[in-house]
Amino acid sequence: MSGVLETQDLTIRFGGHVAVDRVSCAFQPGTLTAIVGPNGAGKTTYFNLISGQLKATSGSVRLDGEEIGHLPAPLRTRRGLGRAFQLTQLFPNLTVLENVRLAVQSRHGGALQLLRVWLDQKGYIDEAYARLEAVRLADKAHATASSLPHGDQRKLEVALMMALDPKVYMFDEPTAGMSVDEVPVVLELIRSLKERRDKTILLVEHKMDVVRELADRIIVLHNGQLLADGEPAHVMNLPIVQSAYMGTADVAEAA
Ligand SMILES: Nc1ncnc2c1ncn2[C@@H]1O[C@H](COP(=O)(O)OP(=O)(O)OP(=O)(O)O)[C@@H](O)[C@H]1O
Repeated sequence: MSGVLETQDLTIRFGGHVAVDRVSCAFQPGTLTAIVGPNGAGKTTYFNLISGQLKATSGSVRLDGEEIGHLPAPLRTRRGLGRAFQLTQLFPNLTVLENVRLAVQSRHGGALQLLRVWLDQKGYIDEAYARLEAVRLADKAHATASSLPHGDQRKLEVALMMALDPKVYMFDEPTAGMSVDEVPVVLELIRSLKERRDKTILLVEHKMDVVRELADRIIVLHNGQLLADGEPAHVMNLPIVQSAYMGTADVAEAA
């Protein structure tokens, strides 16, 4: 099945500090894996290594069996790795709708077939509106992207990723900075993605209630290393995880 993502002994050093330390893990389509761990554990760095924002010191990243660790981020995106873009990486001066329309268009390709692009415009715009409606942003379709408040910018990031419809969805604290009434909208979208059963979904998340609600599997990073991996109920009850989280005991002791 397409969308299998795998890291093998993935490692990055910053000077003497090993931020991600020989992490080997495979992620399957139809599964939402939450990546948790204390602050500074290496979660975002692990994401950056997978999506190509950072280059590993050693180890590999494979998608559908092919090595992609040497590719720059945009080429990994083209292979099917989707990471919520920060608006600074996009077109902050275009409208919300135009940003999503470009994402839809890029998924359909054919940017040089001008006649087709022109004929397809309405379809692209209709789909872009639908994507905005799904995150409840349609009423701001004509606002400049950079003018959105923070919570709406995060929703736009989710809409853009949905428009690109990658094989692998990577969410990094997708509800951070959102108001309480916005959070369920985004969680519902992630849940509906899960129900499609063909997407590989990775979620870095601090909020344990969100993790419990969405995750099929949890991996725990601690000091850059993979500390635990398994079903949520099992992983969260491991003494080693409790100690890493609660600081109730020395992690080495719990191991
Ligand atoms: N570009 C960098 N240069 C040097 N050190 C870095 C760099 N990026 C990350 N680090 C270090 O790597 C470690 C892991 O950081 P990372 O942001 O991945 O942790 P995290 O688990 O995502 O934390 P948080 O939950 O607080 O977001 C930290 O000690 C951090 O200071």
